[in-house]
Amino acid sequence: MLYPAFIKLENRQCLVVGGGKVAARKVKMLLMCGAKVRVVSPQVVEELAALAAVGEIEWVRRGFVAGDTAGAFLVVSATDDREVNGQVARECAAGNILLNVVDQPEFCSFYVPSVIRRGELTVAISTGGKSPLLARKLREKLEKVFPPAYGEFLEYLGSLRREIISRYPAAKEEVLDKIVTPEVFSALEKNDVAAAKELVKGVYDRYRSEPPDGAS
Ligand SMILES: C[C@@]1(CC(=O)O)c2cc3[nH]c(cc4nc(cc5[nH]c(cc(n2)[C@H]1CCC(=O)O)[C@@](C)(CC(=O)O)[C@@H]5CCC(=O)O)C(CC(=O)O)=C4CCC(=O)O)c(CCC(=O)O)c3CC(=O)O
Ligand SMILES: NC(=O)C1=CN([C@@H]2O[C@H](COP(=O)(O)OP(=O)(O)OC[C@H]3O[C@@H](n4cnc5c(N)ncnc54)[C@H](O)[C@@H]3O)[C@@H](O)[C@H]2O)C=CC1
Repeated sequence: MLYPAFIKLENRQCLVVGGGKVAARKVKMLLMCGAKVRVVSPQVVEELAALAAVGEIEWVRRGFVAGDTAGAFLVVSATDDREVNGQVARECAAGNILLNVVDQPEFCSFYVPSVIRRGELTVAISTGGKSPLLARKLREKLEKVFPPAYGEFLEYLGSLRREIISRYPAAKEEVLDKIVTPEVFSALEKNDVAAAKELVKGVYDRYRSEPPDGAS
């Protein structure tokens, strides 16, 4: 069974071997996460060339050579060459470096999931490599269940949570449990962030005006 984890890549050195369309997809996700990206590939697609031209990524314009994984926290091998993938895999295994090989799951120490982002809310789907297409189709379905309103709502709930924890340390779980009601979810599903916040505020205001004994 795969261990699900959300990895912090801010300012971490990441290496992508290969520069085709699959490499480009992985590079964009790494950049979104704040990673420093180096691409080693004799050729790259237009999108990656443009990112290299403006200094968003470093492009080393040649094939992979021994030692290229040195200093990398995480590596993606996205070439169409099994020899190269094997060489990258051996280096990463020896150096304990996290590795994703896009067409050889047996070499991967992690898989990239299909992802929905709504601000800090992340919904990630994996099929354990059985069907990436099913992962994508499920994402497309779930995008309707999680409209953009979730991003702003989560910001609001996050700051309210900090307030509740400091004001009602003895009853924080009880209060937190009460404030997200089924009506809040209905409002969010209609992408109505104002209504969702109003509902939460209403429940919290009622609690503040009549806290049960021993709540604070
Ligand atoms: C193991 C894994 C390794 C990894 O890449 O991490 C892997 C492996 C392989 N993918 C293949 C094919 C396709 N992959 C996609 C799409 C995605 N693939 C992604 C992840 C993963 N793909 C990991 C497992 C994830 C899991 O656990 O489910 C997603 C979720 C994330 C991302 O890549 O960013 C992204 C969807 C993003 C989105 O839109 O939400 C599509 C559809 C499309 O392109 O739209 C197809 C064609 C249809 C099909 O084959 O199903 C092939 C055969 C290659 C060939 O035969 O040529 C292999 C190799 C093999 O299976 O042996
Ligand atoms: N995991 C996934 O989500 C998916 C994986 N795939 C698989 O991913 C692989 C890559 O797909 P594409 O990007 O479409 O292929 P592509 O052929 O467009 O790209 C391959 C890249 O590897 C580079 N390359 C070749 N030899 C190299 C070397 N020695 N060192 C460094 N770079 C080298 C090439 O210059 C090229 O940029 C394919 O094998 C494909 O079957 C395909 C679809 C989805």
